[in-house]
Amino acid sequence: MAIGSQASVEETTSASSTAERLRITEIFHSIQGEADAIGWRTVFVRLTGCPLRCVWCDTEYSFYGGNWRDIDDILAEVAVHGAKHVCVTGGEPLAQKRCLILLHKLCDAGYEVSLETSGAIDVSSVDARVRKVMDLKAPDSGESQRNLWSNLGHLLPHDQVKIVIASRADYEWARDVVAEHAIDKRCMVLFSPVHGAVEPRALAEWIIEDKLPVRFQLQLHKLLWNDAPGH
Ligand SMILES: C[S@@+](CC[C@H](N)C(=O)[O-])C[C@H]1O[C@@H](n2cnc3c(N)ncnc32)[C@H](O)[C@@H]1O
Ligand SMILES: Nc1nc2[nH]cc(C(=O)O)c2c(=O)[nH]1
Ligand code: SF4
Ligand SMILES: [Mg+2]
Repeated sequence: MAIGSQASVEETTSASSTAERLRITEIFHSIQGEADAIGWRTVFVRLTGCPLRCVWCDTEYSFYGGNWRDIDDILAEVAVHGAKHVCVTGGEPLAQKRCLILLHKLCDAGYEVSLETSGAIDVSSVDARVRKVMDLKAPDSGESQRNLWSNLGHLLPHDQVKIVIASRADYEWARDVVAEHAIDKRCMVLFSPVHGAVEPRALAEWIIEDKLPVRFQLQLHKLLWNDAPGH
């Protein structure tokens, strides 16, 4: 840990062990708005920090700040809401190595656990019980060069690959990448429009026209709550 970083200040001033602590932006109870578990009442654990800067990111408030929390404390707060589903997201959750411990403990506690991850960080050590929802970043995100293609080899049938699409050019990139890597043979593939960028109906029609083996999704929480905090 770099001297003078926020983490090292926390670690030297805190009385408790840092071995099982994570920097957390928020924990909230909502309806899952994305991917295969869409619609389920879910507790979200949003980890602070991300090494990417997707131009359309809707969660820039999670890049900095947050609070250091013991993993057992996080589990206790999750339990209060009495939900079967837990979604670990961020920021980029896997940027904090101890996220792997949180995922493992959530699975041991019996939750249906999903992980939203950028696809830029190795997913090979994620607990196999976790449903990974892994992005491949399309060119208009500005972060396409960060895609870690070896991650495709670590996907399980219950995982999902998500491509967030901002333009027709992004769509064509996504269509070609799915075909080239036969991603739909590995797991479910989701195409999602960038909220406010590409017309959702246009994306839906392109998928129909090209007869793609992918699932269209809209961010349900944005339709329900228009991006309000805590949802
Ligand atoms: C905020 S990210 C956090 C997890 C991880 N960093 C990632 O990118 O997957 C959660 C999901 O929201 C998607 N997302 C972020 N901003 C979006 C936007 N403006 N429109 C549609 N999806 C968006 C991301 O692509 C990702 O699939
Ligand atoms: N309701 C709701 N569902 C979500 N699914 C993934 C989210 C995320 O930010 O990763 C998210 C979110 O922020 N809210
Ligand atoms: S990787 Fe995720 S959290 Fe990071 S900038 Fe991109 S969408 Fe936002
Ligand atoms: Mg979100």
